[in-house]
Amino acid sequence: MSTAAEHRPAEAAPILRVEGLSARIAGQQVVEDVSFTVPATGITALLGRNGVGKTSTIKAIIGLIDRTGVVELAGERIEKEATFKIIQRGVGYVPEDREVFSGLTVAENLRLAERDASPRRQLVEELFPDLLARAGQMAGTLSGGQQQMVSLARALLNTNKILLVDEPTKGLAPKIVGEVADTLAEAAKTVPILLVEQNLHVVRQLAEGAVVLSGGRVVHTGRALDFLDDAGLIHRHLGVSTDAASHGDPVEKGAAL
Ligand SMILES: Nc1ncnc2c1ncn2[C@@H]1O[C@H](COP(=O)(O)OP(=O)(O)OP(=O)(O)O)[C@@H](O)[C@H]1O
Repeated sequence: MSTAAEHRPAEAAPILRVEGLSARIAGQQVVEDVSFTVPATGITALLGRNGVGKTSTIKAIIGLIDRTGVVELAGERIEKEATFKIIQRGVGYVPEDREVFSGLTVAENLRLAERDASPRRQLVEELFPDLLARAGQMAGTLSGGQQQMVSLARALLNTNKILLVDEPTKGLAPKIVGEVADTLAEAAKTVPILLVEQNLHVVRQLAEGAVVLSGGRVVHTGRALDFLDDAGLIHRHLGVSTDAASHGDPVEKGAAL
């Protein structure tokens, strides 16, 4: 008789597996024995208060900071590889603070990001009609939300196995936060996403799974909604009240570890 495991669909295998990941910056342990998996579909949120190591975890995954531990992409070990090779394997990275080339036009920013022989220009044009209209505008003169769209579009031009997206709604007006969230929801239909996000309303809208960090360590993993609906967990790990969480207020800034 066959087992349930044999009947598990192929997509049940995680696209990313991190095991015992540790990293230090300037002598400080910023990521400590972190283990989690990211499913091959949908959005998984990486949560935690300010300074708990979310960005460092993402940077450690792609080798931007020295680390120890196992990183597996689609079942293959990648932790010994250089960052550019990890990116070439299909890890798209959308860094915090957008990092567009401000002295280049929108079109030039996008062209520079094209890695594949057949970049997915049509998808990007469908998802970002506003960018098409602004193709000749200097990226440095775009609003924060528009720059975020450029940053997301650059990652989506290539066929990736996973996107690592760091705080895409940070500093944006509420209406623009909604637009970025809607775009992420569309993007997630084409690629799984590990999303660092402080706005719990956005997490509630988008994320299926949640990995919660505190002090560089994983303190909770599970379904995002289960976490968001648990007042005790929210208070303990994010330092906000359930009221604030259910109304989508961002995680309290500057909260102590
Ligand atoms: N270049 C650096 N030099 C020294 N310390 C750093 C550096 N980068 C990060 N750190 C420290 O590492 C710890 C984790 O930072 P990290 O940016 O990963 O946290 P985070 O959870 O992403 O925070 P935030 O939500 O505020 O972006 C913090 O204590 C931070 O001060």
